Amino acid sequence: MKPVKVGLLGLGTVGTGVVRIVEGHQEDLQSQVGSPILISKILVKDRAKSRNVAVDASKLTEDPWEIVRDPEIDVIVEVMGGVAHSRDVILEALERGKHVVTANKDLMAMHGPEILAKAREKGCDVLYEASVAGGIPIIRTLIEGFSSDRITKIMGIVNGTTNYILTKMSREGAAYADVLKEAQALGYAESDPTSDVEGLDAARKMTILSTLGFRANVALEDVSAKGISNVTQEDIGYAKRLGYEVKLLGIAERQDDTISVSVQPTMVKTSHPIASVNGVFNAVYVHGEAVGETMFYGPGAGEMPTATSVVADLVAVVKNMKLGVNGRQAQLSYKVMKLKTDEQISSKYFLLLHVDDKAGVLAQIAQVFSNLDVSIESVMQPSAPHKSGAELIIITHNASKAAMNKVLQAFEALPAVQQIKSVYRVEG
Ligand SMILES: NC(=O)C1=CN([C@@H]2O[C@H](COP(=O)(O)OP(=O)(O)OC[C@H]3O[C@@H](n4cnc5c(N)ncnc54)[C@H](OP(=O)(O)O)[C@@H]3O)[C@@H](O)[C@H]2O)C=CC1
Ligand SMILES: N[C@@H](CC=O)C(=O)O
Ligand code: NA
Repeated sequence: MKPVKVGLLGLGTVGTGVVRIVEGHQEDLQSQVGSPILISKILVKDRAKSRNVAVDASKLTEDPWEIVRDPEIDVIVEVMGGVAHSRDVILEALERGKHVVTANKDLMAMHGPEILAKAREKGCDVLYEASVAGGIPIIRTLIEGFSSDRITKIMGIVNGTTNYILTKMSREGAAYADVLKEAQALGYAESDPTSDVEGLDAARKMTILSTLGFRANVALEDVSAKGISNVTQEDIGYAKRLGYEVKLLGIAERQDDTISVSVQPTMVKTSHPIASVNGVFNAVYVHGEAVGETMFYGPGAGEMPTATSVVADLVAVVKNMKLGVNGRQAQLSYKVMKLKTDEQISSKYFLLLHVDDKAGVLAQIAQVFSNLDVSIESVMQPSAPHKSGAELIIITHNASKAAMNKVLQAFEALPAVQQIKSVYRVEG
């Protein structure tokens, strides 16, 4: 039986897992696709580097074009990362009729439409299950499982590194910088972990999920992103006292033909299932008009979980090759949806304020909320006041983002408010 030949671009965390699964599960894979799957060439930056998996050194190359232009290679698996270079390589591979599997969310969030259009033109598959929530088959689920429904909300913990950090900060009181180093050593973080901790990686994933879930043209620029670098132990402590967990949440909402997509540290009620997603685990909560509430859970990063999705995509490509139906999976048309204005985006908020500890301050603060028509759900003044005044924790009822911004502006100008320490969106 003629083997299906694969060119693997990258032999780092994910690439190593791909080699292990393709070799270790070869018999199972063959029984599904009817022929051997052979990784015939592997692209690396540095051939001399020692590897975590045994590979035949003659397969290694530092020249991507040697792989992409090899007529024997049927499928390219891109797990090297980066955007401009990967885009060029993938477009050339598609031009030459090769199918593509990629784990690259940066690329798919920024150039997905261009790459998928080229794939359609050439009758090729481009599958990217590993790009969002590493080991969870969420892309398939959105495309196929919910094709019959109209999704109104997608809420996700879609970055393993930050969930790992927040979990360790919350459970062990660990220091942010130390846990980040651990996440890097475990292979969870991006090569530049700024994209993890500043919410950009999650924003890219939410671009992909909301595009597929809402069947809409969502651009990365449409997604507002705030990361976890300002989350403090104090915030996490207060969240726990009030029955919340701090999570980096991607939230995409749709009403008719308007949408909003954002990523921000959020206080999630402990009774919500997503609040108990810890460590490197990810979860994607999906609400559909017909189905109601659903949630998908699993490891979000790391060698073997991510490689599981990559190789499952590879199997899907090879099955399509056998059936002669490659290039048929792509969505035919996307709706143009408007972004919600700040007046249309609504949620509850948590505020931690440092204020003067004297008579009448609470009344002034309440007056600001009242003037801007934001209703308060609860107020707490923790028993241990800070040195130069009092701490005040306020949780609002649902309020528009626009009204909340005005409240914050009013507090900036109010002498009795010494500092707005923290502001969080509240869910659940
Ligand atoms: N790690 C994870 O948990 C997840 C990662 N991803 C995505 O998968 C991709 C790979 O991630 P990961 O495996 O962690 O990354 P690594 O940094 O561990 O590995 C990257 C690999 O690609 C090679 N490489 C990178 N750039 C080039 C280049 N310009 N030319 C030739 N070879 C190159 C490197 O070569 P060398 O080894 O010689 O340096 C290395 O083998 C990224 O897009 C990432 O976002 C997606 C989901 C989860
Ligand atoms: N750095 C990413 C890797 C998977 O996409 C994460 O931590 O989730
Ligand atoms: Na996935």
